[in-house]
Amino acid sequence: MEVVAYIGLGSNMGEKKANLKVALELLGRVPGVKLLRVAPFYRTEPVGYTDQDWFVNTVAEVETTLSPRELLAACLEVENRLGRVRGVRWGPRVIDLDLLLYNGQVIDEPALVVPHPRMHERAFVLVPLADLAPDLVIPDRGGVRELLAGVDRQVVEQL
Ligand SMILES: Nc1ncnc2c1ncn2[C@@H]1O[C@H](COP(=O)(O)OP(=O)(O)OP(=O)(O)O)[C@@H](O)[C@H]1O
Ligand SMILES: Nc1nc2c(c(=O)[nH]1)N=C(CO)CN2
Repeated sequence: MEVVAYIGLGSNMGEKKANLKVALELLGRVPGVKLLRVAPFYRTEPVGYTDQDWFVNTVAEVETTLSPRELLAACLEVENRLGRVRGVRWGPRVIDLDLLLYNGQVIDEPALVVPHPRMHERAFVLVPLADLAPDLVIPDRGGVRELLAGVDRQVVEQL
């Protein structure tokens, strides 16, 4: 069965925009994943651990025949290919791919939580997601547009 999923991408090390472009290119080449649309890129203030460089973030809409776990594994594979090394939690990264939404499903497993547990409070996710799907409802959280209206002020500037 083909389903639509949303993947959040972020980079705050090196050539940030180029990192996102390479990650999107690799993601689109994964068998069973078709890139449908990509939101504009945004320059965003770091959230969580704030003593780090600003990020570039975007969101991709994909159609996939992969299961949620397979799609997450594909995201982690793309991170590895871009040379991501895990350090400080919420700290600097060459690339980060988060599985935000998978066909409106709710998944609560040790290694996979969908909708992504922090997406609804992150302007760097909600702003690009709203570009693609303003009317989308995040299961158990609410509509993208409404969530965005209530989110804390975080600087998110379109590039
Ligand atoms: N929806 C999801 N998307 C991506 N990773 C997830 C998801 N749910 C659970 N995980 C798990 O979380 C791990 C990713 O942690 P990671 O280091 O990328 O977190 P982070 O990006 O620092 O923080 P955050 O999760 O707040 O964005 C993955 O190894 C994966 O198993
Ligand atoms: N602006 C911004 N801040 C973050 C980001 C991110 O992608 N963008 N990712 C984090 C960990 O997932 C923590 N903080």
